[in-house]
Amino acid sequence: MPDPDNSEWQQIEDSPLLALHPHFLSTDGASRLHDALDNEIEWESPTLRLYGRQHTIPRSQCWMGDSDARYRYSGRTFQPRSWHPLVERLRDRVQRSLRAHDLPVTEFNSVLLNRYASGEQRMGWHSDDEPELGENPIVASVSLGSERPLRFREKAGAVRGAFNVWLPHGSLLLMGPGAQTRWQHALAPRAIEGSRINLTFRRIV
Ligand SMILES: O=C(O)CCC(=O)C(=O)O
Ligand SMILES: [Fe+2]
Repeated sequence: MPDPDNSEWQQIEDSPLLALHPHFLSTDGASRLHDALDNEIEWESPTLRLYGRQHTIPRSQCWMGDSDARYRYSGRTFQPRSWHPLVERLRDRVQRSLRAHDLPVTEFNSVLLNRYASGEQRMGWHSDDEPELGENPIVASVSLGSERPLRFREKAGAVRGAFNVWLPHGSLLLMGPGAQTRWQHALAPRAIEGSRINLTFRRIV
């Protein structure tokens, strides 16, 4: 069997870099990880303040990482939960793959896990550009479960129209330095069945 991580990196945009490894994890490995995280993570749907109003987020999430990697998000501070061993192993594997393929990489000290129970659950337009992430953050995103598109749009100047990046079960998407400055991204609701878990590895500086 060839190693499923034997390249297959695809460049979606070159500057700033967006790159996708559609089969970063084997189908079976991704399914096992999805089910383990589904059961073992303490998923929460916190209430966030958005434009002055309180909303329960339309998904559930868990913030995880090193104990000093605190994170402010929509007016709330999140203390990370300690690393789940499978998530820590996944982080190491993500870093190894990026390094092995000479892609932008950092020591990820935290991860935001999001769980979308069905196609109705979603995440609105945003960039991962909180001050805690420093300038030009590198974000690496693993997707498990139902394949859904992440939509990108220009923040300024609309050089090109919005575009979708479909994120298959077991894929790894790299948003390289500068990607958060140029684009916003969103996970729109879609008539797609089944749950999806996404992990975005980040470095809090
Ligand atoms: O679920 C996704 O693929 C997107 C998650 C995301 O954008 C984030 O966690 O910041
Ligand atoms: Fe994001």
